Amino acid sequence: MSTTNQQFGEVDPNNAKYIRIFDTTLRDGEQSPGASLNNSEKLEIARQLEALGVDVIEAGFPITSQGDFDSVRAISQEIQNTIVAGLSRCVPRDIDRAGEAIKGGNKTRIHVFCATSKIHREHKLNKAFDEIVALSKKSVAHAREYTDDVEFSPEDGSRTELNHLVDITGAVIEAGATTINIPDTVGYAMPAEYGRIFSYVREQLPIIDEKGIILSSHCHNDLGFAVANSIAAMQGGARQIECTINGIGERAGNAALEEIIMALRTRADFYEQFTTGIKIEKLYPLSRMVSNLTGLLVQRNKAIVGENAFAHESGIHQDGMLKNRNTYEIMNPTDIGVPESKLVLGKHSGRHALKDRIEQLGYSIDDEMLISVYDAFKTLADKKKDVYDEDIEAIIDKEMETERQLWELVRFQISSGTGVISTATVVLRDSSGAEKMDAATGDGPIDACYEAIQRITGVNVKLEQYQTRAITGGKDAQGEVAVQIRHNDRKVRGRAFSTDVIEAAVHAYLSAINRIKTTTEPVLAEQP
Ligand SMILES: CC(=O)SCCNC(=O)CCNC(=O)[C@H](O)C(C)(C)COP(=O)(O)OP(=O)(O)OC[C@H]1O[C@@H](n2cnc3c(N)ncnc32)[C@H](O)[C@@H]1OP(=O)(O)O
Ligand SMILES: CC(C)C(=O)C(=O)O
Ligand SMILES: [Mg+2]
Repeated sequence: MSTTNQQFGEVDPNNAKYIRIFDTTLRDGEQSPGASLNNSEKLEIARQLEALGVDVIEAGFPITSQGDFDSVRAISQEIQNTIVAGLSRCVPRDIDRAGEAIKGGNKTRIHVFCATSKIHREHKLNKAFDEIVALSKKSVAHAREYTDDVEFSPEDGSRTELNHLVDITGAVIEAGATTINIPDTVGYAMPAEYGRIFSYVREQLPIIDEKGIILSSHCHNDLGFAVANSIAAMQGGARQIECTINGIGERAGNAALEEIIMALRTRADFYEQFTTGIKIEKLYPLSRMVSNLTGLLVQRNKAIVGENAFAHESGIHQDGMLKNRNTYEIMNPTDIGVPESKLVLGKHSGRHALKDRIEQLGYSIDDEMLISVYDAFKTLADKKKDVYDEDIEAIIDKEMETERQLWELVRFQISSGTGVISTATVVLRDSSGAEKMDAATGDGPIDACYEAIQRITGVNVKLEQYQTRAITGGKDAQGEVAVQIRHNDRKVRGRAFSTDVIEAAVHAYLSAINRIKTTTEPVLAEQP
């Protein structure tokens, strides 16, 4: 049956160019040191893999432990539309455990493997090639007693003599294998070389195409070629790709599913013939889930799903992004479920990005002020790794106030306590140097001060937000007060620090009032 996948057009597993995605996050991925998952975590990942649209979920290696057996069993019972596979050595008990684990599942597979390279034959298995062929045939036939869908992998296939690879492939097909996976177990192959293995085996064994046998790749990333090798395998004739979410797996990991998919999609002009059933908008959420559940952090600069994959700090790039995002982004982050691209402000940023952020924060400043804010921003960015929005607001506040401080606090006095009405007397100096004093009562000392300030300045505002926090510890802790006031239809913020929280509150309020009263006022946009 063919269905439509918005991202990839026609999804038709019978199409000769359809690439089956075999996800081994729960088996090879879980072999990453420190990545153990419990049964319910595996089941949840399996559900999400099915929703993602993978064709095969390798759910585990049932002989490994009772836990692995149980999770392969639970996944094969629950997952209905995706093939669930269990791994097995060429050992009768392994095959039986795998067979028992998948019993009763809707679509199931046993994946049998046996190493074939000279080094594995001689030093690990201590068996001659002929013995390995015989054992593999017997094991495939044994696995067929449990399911018609049996995959065979000549482990370390990419380092196996080509004639041996052809011989064992032919032999296990005869024994009943329906998928042949040729793994680059130790990430040794180069792309052209690996692709050639597939085309060679196919040329030598017409039975592959005659019987509709699927060739599969399984690449490790020891030299950083896992994704490139997987794509080379497709070009050589592979129609199943084994991979993992976030590229987790033994040592340097497996080919990263999200990278393969996005390479095929982004370069559809180059790889236009290949299709998959993956729903790419689920890639990022699943990447986060796998990282959280395995505890394996995704490196920041990892392709597609790393924190920096859609983040830009350099001024020239940020400028390009603001003018046209295609200048520096070849994919749209929202397509894969990443909320948005980020323009991160830091010491490499330029004026365009800073101005854009300032406007997003709701300010409109002229070019002259942008120059001084930019200078202050660069000085700060040289000292500080991350420059936050609050830092930028503080810089702008400072610039505004040094330029146009209309009202300055001279002194204030409050009288407050339990059961008494709070009163405040405030003295302010205006820009001509004249001092003005007034007094007011209020609902607490701060409210009384604010009332007195309104009377002196003649500005009527509504206090919408008042936040206070300690920014240092101890008896003499610095307190920060941030206020947001409304004046007619405008919202304005003010912020101040002091060891006296009432003084900080008065300064913050005054700073907001000063911003309203300035002629070229910094106006804050409506907040949602
Ligand atoms: C490339 C891959 O990713 S292969 C999968 C790797 N994954 C794992 O190993 C994880 C799960 N493994 C385990 O829990 C254990 O290793 C088990 C249960 C499979 C086996 O445990 P043990 O019986 O104690 O054996 P141990 O792991 O120490 O050694 C492996 C044995 O399997 C043999 N072996 C390895 N691969 C195969 C194979 N494909 N077919 C048959 N025998 C094999 C080895 O030669 C060795 O046999 P020996 O004891 O006669 O020397
Ligand atoms: C079990 C096999 C396919 C494997 O993981 C490998 O060879 O890397
Ligand atoms: Mg592997």
